[in-house]
Amino acid sequence: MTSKLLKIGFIGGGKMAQAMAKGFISAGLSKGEAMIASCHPSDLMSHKAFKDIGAESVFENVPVVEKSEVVIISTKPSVVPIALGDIKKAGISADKLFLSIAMGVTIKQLEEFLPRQSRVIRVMPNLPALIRSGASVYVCGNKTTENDSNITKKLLESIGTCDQVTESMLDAITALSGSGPAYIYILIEALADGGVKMGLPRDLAYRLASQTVLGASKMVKETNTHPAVLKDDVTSPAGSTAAGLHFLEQQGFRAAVIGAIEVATQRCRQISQGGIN
Ligand SMILES: NC(=O)C1=CN([C@@H]2O[C@H](COP(=O)(O)OP(=O)(O)OC[C@H]3O[C@@H](n4cnc5c(N)ncnc54)[C@H](O)[C@@H]3O)[C@@H](O)[C@H]2O)C=CC1
Ligand SMILES: O=C(O)[C@@H]1CCC=N1
Repeated sequence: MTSKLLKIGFIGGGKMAQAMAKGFISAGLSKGEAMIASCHPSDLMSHKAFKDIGAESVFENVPVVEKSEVVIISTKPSVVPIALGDIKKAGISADKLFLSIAMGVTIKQLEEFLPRQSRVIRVMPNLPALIRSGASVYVCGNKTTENDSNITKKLLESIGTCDQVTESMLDAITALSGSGPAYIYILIEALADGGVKMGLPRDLAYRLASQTVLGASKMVKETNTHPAVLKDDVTSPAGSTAAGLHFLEQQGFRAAVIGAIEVATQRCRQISQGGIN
C-alpha cells in the first residue's frame, strides 16, 4: 500500500461498516474524507453517522464503487444480490478489490453477482473493530492478487487481530467471533444483574462485570495458559466459586454456549447453501 490514503467505500453503511470505518480512522489508516458509504434511503441514522466522520454518504451504490479503491460489501446477506445488481447493471468498470463481510454469502455467489473483472475477498470481522480490538479473518477469492491479500491484512490488522483461513471455516467463525460479542454482552449484563440482585449498585456491577470479562480474557491470551487451569486457580476448596460453577453446570451453561455456536453456524449455512434470504 502506498502512503497516500486508501479510498474505502462501504456498500451498506450500518453498524459494522461504521465500526470498521471508525477503526480505520483511529488507526490512522484512512480518514473520513477518503471514505464513501451508501445506505437505504430510509436509513438516515447511518447516513448521518458517515457524514459525521467527514465521509461522503449517498443513497446509491454505483458512486461507491466508482470512487473507491477498496469496496466493503456490508449490507444484510439478503440485500447483497440487490446492491451488487445495481453495479452490474450500471456496466461501470468494477476492476476493484471487494471485501464482503456479509454472513454466509460465498465467494462463488459474490463473483456471480459482481462484474467479471471484480476481485473478491470474504472477511468476517467483529464489532470491537470500533476500538481496534476486533477479531477478523479473511479468505481470498481466485482472482485476487498478493497485493490484494496484503492490503486486506493491513486493513484488518489495524483494527485488531487477523487470520487468513479457508472458506469452509467461515460459517463457524461467524458463529464464534462474528456473533460472539453479543453472547459476551449478555454475559456481562447477566453478571451485573446478579450483582444487583444481591444488592450491588448498578454502575458498580457493570464496571466489575466488564472488567472481569476483560481481565479473564487477557489472562487467557497473555499467559498462554489453558482456561481450565485458570478456572481451577479461581476455585478455592469449599469456596464460593465452586458453588457458582456447580449451579452453572446444572443449568447447562457450557452446553448452551456450544449449542449457540452450532445453531448460529447452521444459520450461516442456510444462507451459503440454501439461497440468500
Ligand atoms: N453487526 C455485526 O456485528 C457484524 C455484521 N456482519 C455483517 O455485516 C453486514 C451488515 O450488518 P449490520 O451492520 O449489523 O447491519 P445494519 O442493518 O446495521 O446495516 C445494513 C446497512 O445496509 C444498508 N442498505 C440496505 N439496503 C441497501 C441497498 N439496497 N444498498 C445499499 N445499502 C443498503 C442499510 O441502510 C444499512 O446501513 C451483514 O451482512 C452481517 O452479516 C459481520 C460481522 C459482524
Ligand atoms: O448477526 C449476524 O447475522 C451478523 C453476523 C455476525 C454478527 N452479526
